[in-house]
Amino acid sequence: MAQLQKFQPPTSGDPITLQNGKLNVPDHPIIPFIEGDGTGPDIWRASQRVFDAAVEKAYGGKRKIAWYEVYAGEKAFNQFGEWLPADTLTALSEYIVSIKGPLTTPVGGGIRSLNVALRQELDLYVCQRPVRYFNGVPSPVKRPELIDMVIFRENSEDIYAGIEWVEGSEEVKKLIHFLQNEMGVKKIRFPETSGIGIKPVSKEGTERLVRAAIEYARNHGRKSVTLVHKGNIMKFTEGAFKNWGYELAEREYADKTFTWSEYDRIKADKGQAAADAAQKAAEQAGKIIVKDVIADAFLQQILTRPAEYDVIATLNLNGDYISDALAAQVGGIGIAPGANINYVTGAAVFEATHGTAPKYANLDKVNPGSVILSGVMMFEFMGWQEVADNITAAIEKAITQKKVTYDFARLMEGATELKTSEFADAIIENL
Ligand SMILES: NC(=O)C1=CN([C@@H]2O[C@H](COP(=O)(O)OP(=O)(O)OC[C@H]3O[C@@H](n4cnc5c(N)ncnc54)[C@H](OP(=O)(O)O)[C@@H]3O)[C@@H](O)[C@H]2O)C=CC1
Ligand SMILES: O=C(O)CCC(=O)C(=O)O
Ligand SMILES: [Mg+2]
Repeated sequence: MAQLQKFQPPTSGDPITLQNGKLNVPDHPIIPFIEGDGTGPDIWRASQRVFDAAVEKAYGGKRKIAWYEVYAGEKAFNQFGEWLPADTLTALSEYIVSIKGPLTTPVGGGIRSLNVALRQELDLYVCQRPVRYFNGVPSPVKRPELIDMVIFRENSEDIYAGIEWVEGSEEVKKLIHFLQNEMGVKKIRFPETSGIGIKPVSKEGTERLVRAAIEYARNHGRKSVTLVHKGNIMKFTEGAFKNWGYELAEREYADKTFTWSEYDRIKADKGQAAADAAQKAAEQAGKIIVKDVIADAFLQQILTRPAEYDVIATLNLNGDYISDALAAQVGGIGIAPGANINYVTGAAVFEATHGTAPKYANLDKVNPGSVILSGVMMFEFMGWQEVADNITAAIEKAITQKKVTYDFARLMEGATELKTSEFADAIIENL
């Protein structure tokens, strides 16, 4: 382990290691956590109590997590004068599995996203966000139970990488001059007053993301992987994402998938009936259907025909929007978990889909469900399935008992509104 400068790991507990591509999880694993900004501390306190109680309940003291606080965001800045200390990156990398609360990113200036920085620095190329319905949760749609999707959002590139230059700067003038004079670009509508952002999308980045999505679909009995893109407009980035995704499926999973690209070739060659028959045969053989949809149409179809979508593979910015939209459909961002994962190194940072919700900071008010369910994903990742199952069942029970936080209570008939900490108590009682 590298020597840390600012903070040290706990003296008890053992690191999780990776052996022959498999996680080796000791009985007392050291798990780093970042508390987070805004509502982060309220949520983390509640979540940690649930995690510890669930581990104790499942293993009666044989297993226990050695929590290791590492710092990022406002707490790091206040204590160490740095937003993201190098020690934090070292600890997250060396201890492999970690969990974090949300971190604030200012709009229009100031520091760049620490959340994105963590994903980039640790090369956590998949942002995996499952979206499912919990019985009894108030939802704005008629059939929320039809939604059962897992989003695989590319997490390291796209316009989200933050490569951009501010309007009026020497850099942006230089770039616009280059684009106009050396690249023949004539379409910058207001060149004197434009900021410019760059959208890198690579074949490697796309392939590793789509591979992870197909592997997930295969290992979890899922029926389809849908590539969501805006490839009609952004042909060489989002359009290429679609093409590379299909090519990868056909090259690496030829006998395990059937793609809509194959469908189109059969249709052109032998007609629609033959293409339909080929897809049906593939479905009956248990092959995964790899299809695609343009992002705007997707956003309306998840409202009108959600049952047609299963595993979703998409680019970084699309995935961000889709995550919040789908979360809202099953009752909101208060129960929307996620994970940032590198499936090659095993490194994983679990975190909620939502942000810091600053207006609720320190009120002990918001729903800790998203971080708790991110913990469920973490326990599954670690192979502590009993803990994951117990927590999920306890959350379901609390919701059925209508013991919920403000976000659900305001839409539920006859609910008891609980504080963040009280909702954790309700889950623990139901374990
Ligand atoms: N991964 C991360 O760390 C992320 C960080 N952020 C950052 O968070 C900050 C705030 O972003 P903002 O756009 O306001 O989005 P937020 O997700 O923080 O909040 C938006 C709204 O979502 C609802 N909400 C959020 N969290 C919860 C919760 N735990 N329980 C119940 N409802 C919740 C609230 O709705 P209502 O008002 O209806 O009660 C809230 O006002 C920004 O700096 C942003 O960059 C954003 C997303 C992810
Ligand atoms: O990094 C941020 O502040 C926002 C990130 C975000 O919205 C997300 O990853 O879903
Ligand atoms: Mg987001």
